[in-house]
Amino acid sequence: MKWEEWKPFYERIVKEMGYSVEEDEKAAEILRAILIENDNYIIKEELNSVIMEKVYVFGAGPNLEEEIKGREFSDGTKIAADGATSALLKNGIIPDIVVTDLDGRIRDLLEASKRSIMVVHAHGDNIDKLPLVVEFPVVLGTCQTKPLDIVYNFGGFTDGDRAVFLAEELGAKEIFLIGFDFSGRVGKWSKPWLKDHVEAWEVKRKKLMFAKELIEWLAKNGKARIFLGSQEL
Ligand SMILES: Nc1ncnc2c1ncn2[C@@H]1O[C@H](COP(=O)(O)OP(=O)(O)OP(=O)(O)O)[C@@H](O)[C@H]1O
Ligand SMILES: Nc1nc2c(c(=O)[nH]1)N=C(CO)CN2
Ligand SMILES: [Mg+2]
Repeated sequence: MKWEEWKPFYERIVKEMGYSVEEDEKAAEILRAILIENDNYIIKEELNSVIMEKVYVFGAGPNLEEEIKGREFSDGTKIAADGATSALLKNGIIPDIVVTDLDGRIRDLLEASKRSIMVVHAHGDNIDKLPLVVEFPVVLGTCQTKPLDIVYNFGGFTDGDRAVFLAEELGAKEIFLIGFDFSGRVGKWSKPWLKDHVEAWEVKRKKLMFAKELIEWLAKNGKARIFLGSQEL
């Protein structure tokens, strides 16, 4: 997705969520500087070989564990959205790619990063966490403001829908959403401090509404076919 196409969505998100554009821009610059200094970044083209025609995107909904139990997903590329990484590792599934803004369980992100490509998102509220990327061997940087040379913006807001926009950008033909649930409950994998699935708190409810809207928009306007459970969106 081009920046001009993403900009109106971003402007609505900033207004609704009360984010600072300046802080989001500053975060992108800081991530860029860390990646260049540490030289552990990749460019978008290096991800092309990882994306198969079929892509599974794993979200941190309460249905995640049920939906992955006993399955391997070896016929497609596996992309974990942040907190979902923990459930995948626990069930012996290694994601090919992890999309994160670094607020999942850090120990699991570090464990995954030994074998997964880490797509790390910079925003105004995770600037203090960005130095962690030096611990990841292979990183693709993303932001939600105007993209920089090595810090990309493929569109999307939350880790889950950004993973779907990434798959679309890289040419996936079919994208299957696993552990996505827009009924208002948050899966326990979503945050390190959650012990069980819970009712979404106000900020999370708004984030999940944007995630749903953006995925539905992409299903209509993108090239890939997108499936939620047995339903094609
Ligand atoms: N019911 C759900 N509860 C939590 N996440 C869900 C749910 N359904 C889908 N998801 C997707 O799973 C992704 C991974 O969840 P996680 O909470 O770790 O990510 P996040 O986007 O970093 O959230 P936050 O911004 O609150 O930190 C979410 O970004 C969201 O797109
Ligand atoms: N400024 C800011 N931007 C974000 C945030 C956030 O908490 N603050 N959370 C996101 C993941 O859902 C994506 N973008
Ligand atoms: Mg996150």
